[in-house]
Amino acid sequence: MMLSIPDVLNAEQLQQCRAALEGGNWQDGRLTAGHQAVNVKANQQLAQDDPLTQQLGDFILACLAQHPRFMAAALPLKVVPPRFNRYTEGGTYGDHIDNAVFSVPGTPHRIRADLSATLFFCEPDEYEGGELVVQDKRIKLPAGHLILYSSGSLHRVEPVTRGARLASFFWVQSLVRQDEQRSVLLELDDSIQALRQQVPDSPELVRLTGIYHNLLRQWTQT
Ligand SMILES: O=C(O)CCC(=O)C(=O)O
Ligand SMILES: [Fe+2]
Repeated sequence: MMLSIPDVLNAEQLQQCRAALEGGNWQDGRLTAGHQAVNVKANQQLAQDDPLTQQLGDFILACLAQHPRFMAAALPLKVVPPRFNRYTEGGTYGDHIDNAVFSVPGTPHRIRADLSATLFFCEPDEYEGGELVVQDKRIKLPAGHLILYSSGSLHRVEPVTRGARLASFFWVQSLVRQDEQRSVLLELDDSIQALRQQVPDSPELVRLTGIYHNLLRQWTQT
């Protein structure tokens, strides 16, 4: 699954997040890299226990919970508290596959990464390079947009050779672990929503919506 989710943040929300992030206490991203990633990671991040990480992370989670397209596509069960990174002056993150399981600091909770997400804070023309390359697809979205992709995918961030790329990144444990099943549910949901516009009184809508929920019931893992 790879999906672009537009307008997670509006212009005013973006402006507020960016202003806060620009004054952030940026640290070497290698501090949180594992044995493998430490060799390919050259970016900056906010510490996970930085109050700004927690404040902006909570804000982003609240925006996501209000976003019907994100909810329909990701079917989130748990979301790792969002983190923040910055790439400047050749900053990059070479090919890697994300960890399978993340601990939530200060809690006993562990979250399986089914989906990886990057929320872009900068417009594409504000920086050179910095594309997220996921299995040969090159992704550089407008500010406020989010890319959602399977956590099992090999990916990298190309070097940023001009300007700065600010982003939030996080992982989702989905109610539906299998990508193919989640994709079927999203297609069915899209089709039901379209029918609801065209024939709002059709009794078939009741049946199709029931089928959606019955498939979700079969495929949900909690
Ligand atoms: O900056 C990004 O878009 C992705 C970062 C990433 O791949 C990671 O932190 O694992
Ligand atoms: Fe990654």
